[in-house]
Parts: sequence; structure tokens; C-alpha cells
Amino acid sequence: MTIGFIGTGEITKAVVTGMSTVDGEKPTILVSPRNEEIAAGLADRFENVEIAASNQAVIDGAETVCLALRPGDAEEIIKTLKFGPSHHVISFMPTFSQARLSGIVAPATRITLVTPLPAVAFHGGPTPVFPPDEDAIAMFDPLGTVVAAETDDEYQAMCVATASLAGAYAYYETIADWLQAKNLPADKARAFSGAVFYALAATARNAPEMSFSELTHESATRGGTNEQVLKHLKDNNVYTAFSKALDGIWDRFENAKPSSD
Ligand SMILES: NC(=O)C1=CN([C@@H]2O[C@H](COP(=O)(O)OP(=O)(O)OC[C@H]3O[C@@H](n4cnc5c(N)ncnc54)[C@H](OP(=O)(O)O)[C@@H]3O)[C@@H](O)[C@H]2O)C=CC1
Ligand SMILES: O=C(O)[C@@H]1CCC=N1
Repeated sequence: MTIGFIGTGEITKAVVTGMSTVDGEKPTILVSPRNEEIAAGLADRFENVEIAASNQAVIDGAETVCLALRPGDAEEIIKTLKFGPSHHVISFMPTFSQARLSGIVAPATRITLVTPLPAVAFHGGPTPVFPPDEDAIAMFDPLGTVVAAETDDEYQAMCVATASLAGAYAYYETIADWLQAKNLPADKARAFSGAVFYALAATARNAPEMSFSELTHESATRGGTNEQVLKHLKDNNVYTAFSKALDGIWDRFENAKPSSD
């Protein structure tokens, strides 16, 4: 099977790296020529990766075509391309619903929505998939944890949650910056904040039976410093603001749907 990618940017780089480093047989991969540097890097590094001459050549040479274009450019670019009825189109673009895509990839009708996160590069990425297409699940399963959504809304909710990545890094950036402001060298500040981030993630992963509320409670020693910081953040509506930001992404997805959706 040949898997094609239109839009060779950061997420394509991560997915192609993940797919090209699994144990056993690797899929044949055809990437679009732009971004030139990323495409060349992937083709140099992996024997199973080739650069196609154009976006249309990706479609013509692959049975499965992954769409990984920026939300603002995608529709105009895809409209210029010709898909066949048997193509399986896998979109990584969270603001594009199945209904919106079906209008621009026709006569292709098999459309799967997938939101891989960059950790798929080292087989540690959570990937929501909708609908639960067996081939798409088999493609992303070796790259981490596939979470198949049964409904459009379930998928959309997970996609909304993937908008939290940059904000989460910025939280740890705030810690590192604060440490530096207290004269900790930048490398130590980065290492320490990163280690805290990792420790929390590992603790949560090792205790799947504990809710986040229980983990929060357990970390906030009564009368201690964590309790004080948590109260300050809550009193200043930090978490309410975050929840509202996710509501804003939900609304963005709703507004991006065609009116008949
Ligand atoms: N990054 C992430 O973690 C994730 C991203 N996504 C989604 O995937 C999509 C891509 O994101 P991401 O990879 O981060 O974005 P990037 O900006 O890194 O990649 C988009 C790529 O598309 C290329 N491109 C621009 N115009 C064309 C064209 N006419 N034909 C072919 N390729 C073109 C760009 O090339 P150039 O650099 O030369 O402009 C760029 O390399 C987005 O919709 C995003 O929301 C989904 C899951 C995770
Ligand atoms: O920020 C974005 O648009 C993409 C979608 C999922 C993660 N990053």
C-alpha cells in the first residue's frame, strides 16, 4: 500500500517518521514536494519515502491520501486536485468536517478524520479517529494510542482538547522563566521544569484509576504551597478562562461546518 501526504509540514514529518520507524514492514510513502526541506529530510532519512513531483502526483500514486495543510490554505489547494472514487482520504485538519471535505474531494467518498499529535514520531502519540475505519486504526495504532470516536461530536470534543498543547507548554515555560528570573541558569531552569512536566505525566499515566481531581487533591498538601498556588489560580479564574478557550474552539468547529451539516 502507498500512503500519500499532501502538505509536508510538522505533523506530516512526525507521522512519516513514526510510520518509517515501526518494527517490521514499512509502508511506501509519497510526500508532496512542499515544504522542500522537510520532504528532502524525510526522503534522505527513510528508504520507504519518496518525494512526488506535485500534489496531484501524490494522489495519482497513492491509494490512501493524508491531507495535512494549514486550515487557511487547504480548501483552495484541495479544490485544484482530482481524486478518484476509490481513494481513502485521511484528513489531519481538525476544522474540516466530513461533510465539508466530501464537497471538495468528490468523487472520493471514504473520508476518515484523524488528529495525530507530534509524539507519533516516537510511537507515543494519542490519535483520535472518526469514524472508526479499520485501516486508519491499523495505520495509527503502532504510533501510540488510537482513540476511536463513535460519533461526530465525540471526535470533535477530542479535537478541541488537542488545542491545549501550546497552552500546556506555556505553563511549563512560565515555570522555567520564573526560575531564570530567580537567577537559575537557563539550562537548569529548562531541565527542572521539563522534569516536573514529565513526572506529572508519568504519575497520571501510572495511576489510570485516579481521576485528575484526585491527583490534584493528593498534590495539594493541606496548608502547603501547592494548595496556595491552586487557590490563587482558581481565585483568578485561570481554569475557567482555559475552559472558555476550549468552548471557543468548539464554536470555531461548529462555525466551520457547511450550513447543511
Ligand atoms: N502540528 C500539529 O501538531 C498538528 C497539526 N494538525 C493539523 O495538520 C495541518 C498541518 O499542520 P502542521 O503540519 O502543523 O502545519 P505546517 O505549517 O507545519 O505544514 C503545512 C505544510 O503545508 C505546506 N504547503 C503550503 N502550501 C502548499 C501547497 N500549495 N501544496 C502543498 N503543500 C503546501 C507548507 O509548506 P511551506 O512550509 O513551504 O509553506 C507546510 O509545510 C493543520 O491543519 C493542523 O491543524 C493536526 C494534528 C496535529
Ligand atoms: O494547532 C493546531 O491547529 C493543530 C491541531 C491539533 C494540534 N495542533
